[in-house]
Amino acid sequence: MSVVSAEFLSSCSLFSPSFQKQPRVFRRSNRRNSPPVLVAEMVRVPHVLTVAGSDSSAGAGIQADLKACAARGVYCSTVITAVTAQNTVGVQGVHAVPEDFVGEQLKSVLSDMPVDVVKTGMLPSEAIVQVLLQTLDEFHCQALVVDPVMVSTSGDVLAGPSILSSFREKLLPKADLVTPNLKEASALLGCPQIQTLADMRSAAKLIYNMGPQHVLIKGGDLPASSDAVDIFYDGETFYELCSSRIKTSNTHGTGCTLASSIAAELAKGFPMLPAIKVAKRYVETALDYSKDIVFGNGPQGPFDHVIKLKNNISSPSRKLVFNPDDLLLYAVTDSGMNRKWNRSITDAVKGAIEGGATIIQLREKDTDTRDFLQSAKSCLELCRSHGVPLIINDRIDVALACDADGVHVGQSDMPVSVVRALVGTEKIIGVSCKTPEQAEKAWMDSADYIGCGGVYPTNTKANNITVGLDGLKKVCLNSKLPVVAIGGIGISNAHSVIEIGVPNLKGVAVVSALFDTECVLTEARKLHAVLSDAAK
Ligand SMILES: Cc1ncc(COP(=O)(O)OP(=O)(O)O)c(N)n1
Ligand SMILES: Cc1ncsc1CCOP(=O)(O)O
Ligand SMILES: [Mg+2]
Repeated sequence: MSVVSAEFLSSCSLFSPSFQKQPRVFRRSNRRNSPPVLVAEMVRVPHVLTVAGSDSSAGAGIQADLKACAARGVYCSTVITAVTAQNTVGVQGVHAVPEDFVGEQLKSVLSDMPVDVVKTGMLPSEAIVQVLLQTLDEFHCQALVVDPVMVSTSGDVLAGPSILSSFREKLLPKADLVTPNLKEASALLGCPQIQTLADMRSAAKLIYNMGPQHVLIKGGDLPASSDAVDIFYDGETFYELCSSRIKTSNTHGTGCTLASSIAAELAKGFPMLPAIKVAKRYVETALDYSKDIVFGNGPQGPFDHVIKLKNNISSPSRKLVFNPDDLLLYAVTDSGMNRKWNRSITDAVKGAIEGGATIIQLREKDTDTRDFLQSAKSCLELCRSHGVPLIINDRIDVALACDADGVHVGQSDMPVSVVRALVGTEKIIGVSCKTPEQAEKAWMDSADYIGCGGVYPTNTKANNITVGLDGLKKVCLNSKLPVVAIGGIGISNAHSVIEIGVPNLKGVAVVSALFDTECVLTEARKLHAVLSDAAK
């Protein structure tokens, strides 16, 4: 008997109008048979349950489904139907999970967690299909995506012909979508090879007649075609979904990934055709990003579902952990000053680094975005070669695009918690604070350092209220984060700033003292000497 309340199950409705758009209040009980109790206001996240085989090389199967759902922002639970030993060369072994234990996994998940969409992959035996069908009857899922996995990309058989009749007669009639490739469509239909778009249309119609609500025939293997064309059929209309063919052999797991990405979009509440279109675009983007990645010795490698693997190759010299001592001489650029002294941003940064700047911030308030990005990339190269972190002021987009080390935001810029969600855990986030309350919030929001000022009056930032040395000291004493002082600081007063003698005041940030001068390198060198002396 189901241990889930009807009320709980009805809250899983994929097509409910309020689905997933807002936090919901829902009821649940930890105890069997006890009445549901109101626990708290909680955010329901979309949830796909994948019922598939494990791929030890992690390019396909359960592992691909998990990565795809994570990349698409959807929770994914897993019921493992088989464990395979495979790599980029082929499938070396298959160990089917006993059907009773597949049933146990299904019940564990479905009796406890609200599942929006069930997606199936490798179903290695008729008995496992049978258990799945029984469970689906019992738990009434809202949408079922069937990827009729039969043969791996390497040509190895993952589910024999014995399951074909269960697929045709029992599973497909329950499916909202079935996603065969050309070989799988032929196998389902027991017909010869599908070779043309016209064949694909006929196949889609015949498979539709087996009972699924929608059919997507994937034409990736269609011979003599420069584009990849899939045929989608909803019982009324055929849609040709075209995209340019990506020249890559890293296609292992494409089918699993597409099916689980479609399931993910359905779980978010999108209708079928938009879900397929956005999932296809995601897969194409991931394939294109991964086309030159090398994994394994076999003919078909995996691809990068998270579209991130190469970031770490391009910047091996990046420091992983922020070092507060880097705040000692914090050089902040200014486009107006560079124009005045007729120097490029890169030349300005070069002078600052060679003079001893320990961290650089690009604060380009009136530079075109494209030029800013270009300069940021060349400054990053320079900074990396000297082991100096590069921070981008205000522009999270530019920081992400050039893979800078961090960003600096003020109280009226993007909130730190949002910045953290966008830039991830490794980037440095600095935030401007004038008060202990702001400093406390910066800490709570997971910033890495505080810029406190203006300490002294300055012409560089208009209408900026000064906090003085007292305000600076107050912020430092009430901050768990390291602090850098900013505003009107130069060679004449840097010593007095550091001398306030608070351990978490780590340095000074300067604009005009370095960049509104004839020789940036000379000024940086002098300031560095003063700071090193004061820090002793
Ligand atoms: C190190 C450092 N501290 C403070 C600031 C000022 O940032 P913000 O308050 O956002 O003002 P703008 O610089 O954006 O005008 C900073 N940039 N760097
Ligand atoms: C960006 C900023 N934030 C507070 S004061 C300031 C300007 C600092 O410039 P300068 O070092 O020329 O006084
Ligand atoms: Mg700002």
